[in-house]
Amino acid sequence: MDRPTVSSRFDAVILAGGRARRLAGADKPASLVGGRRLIDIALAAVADAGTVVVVGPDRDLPDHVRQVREDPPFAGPAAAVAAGFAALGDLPDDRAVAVLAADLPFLRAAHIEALADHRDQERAPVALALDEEDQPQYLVGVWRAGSLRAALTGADASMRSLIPAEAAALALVGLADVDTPDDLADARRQADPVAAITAAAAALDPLAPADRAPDADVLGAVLAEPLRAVAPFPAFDTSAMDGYAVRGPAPWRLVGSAVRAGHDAPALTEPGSALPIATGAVLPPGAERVIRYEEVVVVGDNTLTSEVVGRDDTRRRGDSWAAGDDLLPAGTVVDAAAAGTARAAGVPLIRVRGPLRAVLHTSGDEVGADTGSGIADTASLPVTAALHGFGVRVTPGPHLPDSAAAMRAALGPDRTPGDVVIIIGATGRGAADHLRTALSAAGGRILLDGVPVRPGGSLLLAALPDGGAVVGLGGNPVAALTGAALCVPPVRDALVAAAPVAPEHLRVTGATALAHPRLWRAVPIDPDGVGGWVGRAVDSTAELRSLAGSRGLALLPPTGVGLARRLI
Ligand SMILES: Nc1nc2c(c(=O)[nH]1)N[C@H]1C(S)=C(S)[C@@H](COP(=O)(O)OP(=O)(O)OC[C@H]3O[C@@H](n4cnc5c(N)ncnc54)[C@H](O)[C@@H]3O)O[C@H]1N2
Ligand code: MOO
Repeated sequence: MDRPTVSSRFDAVILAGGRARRLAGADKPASLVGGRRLIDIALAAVADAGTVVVVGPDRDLPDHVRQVREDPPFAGPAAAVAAGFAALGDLPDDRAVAVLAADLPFLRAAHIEALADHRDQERAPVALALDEEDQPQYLVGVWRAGSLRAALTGADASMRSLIPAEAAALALVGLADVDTPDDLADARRQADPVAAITAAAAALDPLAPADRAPDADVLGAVLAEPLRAVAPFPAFDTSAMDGYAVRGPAPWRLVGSAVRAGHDAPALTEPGSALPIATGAVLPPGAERVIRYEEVVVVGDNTLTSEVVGRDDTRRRGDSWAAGDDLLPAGTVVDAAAAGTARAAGVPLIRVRGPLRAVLHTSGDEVGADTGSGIADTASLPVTAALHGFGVRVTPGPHLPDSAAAMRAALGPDRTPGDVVIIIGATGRGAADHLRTALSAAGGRILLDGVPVRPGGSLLLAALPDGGAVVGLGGNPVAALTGAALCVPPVRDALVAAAPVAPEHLRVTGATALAHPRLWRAVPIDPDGVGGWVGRAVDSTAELRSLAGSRGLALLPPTGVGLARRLI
């Protein structure tokens, strides 16, 4: 059962059996963060351990993990550590033992390595992690086995009573634990900000459906009902190739000139007769099939034969679909292919939501001002371009000076018509930022206020009482673009009731050097030529130079370990 311990540097005890009182008794180690159970995150962090013991109720865990339970259950963490340590067997005093709780959503193997190194350097009985408030985490540590054995003798139920005075401590960034429902929600937001935005956007009411012609104006909308064929496709038997329409077995005699697409065809009345036919032409009455040129031999002036048996290059009426067939499900994005399908199926009007109409405002007294303290508006252009890429129709709204009245007007009932109001700037809580007060005056409901992303985390999503949505974007141009790329697709999908699509992940070279230790970082990306991507550093979020010519925008996970998420 155990994996070889020869090369491993340490063994591990993971506590996974507490009562989780502050989580209303939920099975905390089984809680999902970023799609993984907390227990699996802990196990991944000790993937290099020799023996791994999990103390807690029996769970579905990999075979190499030994599962034990303290006796009696819930006797306290020290008893649980004792039970786990006993299950490791008779360890030499100098063996290292990691002791961890299964409630650390951002714990990684590198943290355990760092603790083990630190304990070695300090020659300490144990090295514990320090949290952001510089408090030692008793359940994130690497022990010397002999010291843990000694500490467990005569300890009471608390972990604290185990800790020797000479314990070493090491600050580990971003190692928050999960105790409360708020902690869990925070961790989930941090684990996947796009999922957090998607969850917030789910509170928006979908738009009312409308009937629209399947033309260019409707691209980017989403089917509110399945697309049902009015006409079969093809609508008539038609030639799929340039060749000959023939009747009866070979040889055939040519009896007329070519049948052209879009024109009526003369009938083939006699067996052994043929007509040249163009791709897309109606199969002549009396013709049985079409044979492409390549497979026909012309003998003399007007006699044909073919050595290919059974060839038929006719597309028969209704081969693709019959009238009344459902062709595409509700929730499908109306792209050019979907609109083309509607046209081919003779559907004059399709019932859709969207395309989403956004009203885009810039804000701030300095923006566009013709004075020494003014600054050019550089944010609205990249945001508009990104919105177009997301299939959103953009109407520029009036520029909003830093006044409460202007902000109220942008959100009030007489605002520029649109489904979503997007405001660049004023998401901060500065003296001139009136967005939150104006939202509250308009009866708006804030659904999301900030995500752990940089730049662009200063992001606000709200719902107005009449069903309109409001997106506030950080004013720095790179933040505005990133915020739009993060927030608008989920808002669009909620408002137009689009079918969910799997997230697009990327492998980005150099991510660890570019990444933030705790936050997700948005970076421009370029193809590396071998199927992956390279990230670019952003010099300043106040200007866009480092994005010029880049081929996309990706969100790197905290520390850069793991897949990046494509935003653009
Ligand atoms: N005390 C703090 N101050 C700020 C923080 C913070 O965390 N604590 N975050 C900074 C970051 S990062 C951003 S982004 C902004 C977000 O605040 P706002 O959304 O209120 O943005 P503004 O203050 O209106 O503008 C920020 C910056 O961007 C310039 N700007 C605004 N609009 C445009 C435009 N259309 N084109 C070009 N540049 C624009 C504006 O002049 C400001 O320099 O808050 C920071 N402060
Ligand atoms: O949202 Mo601010 O950059 O992080 O520019």
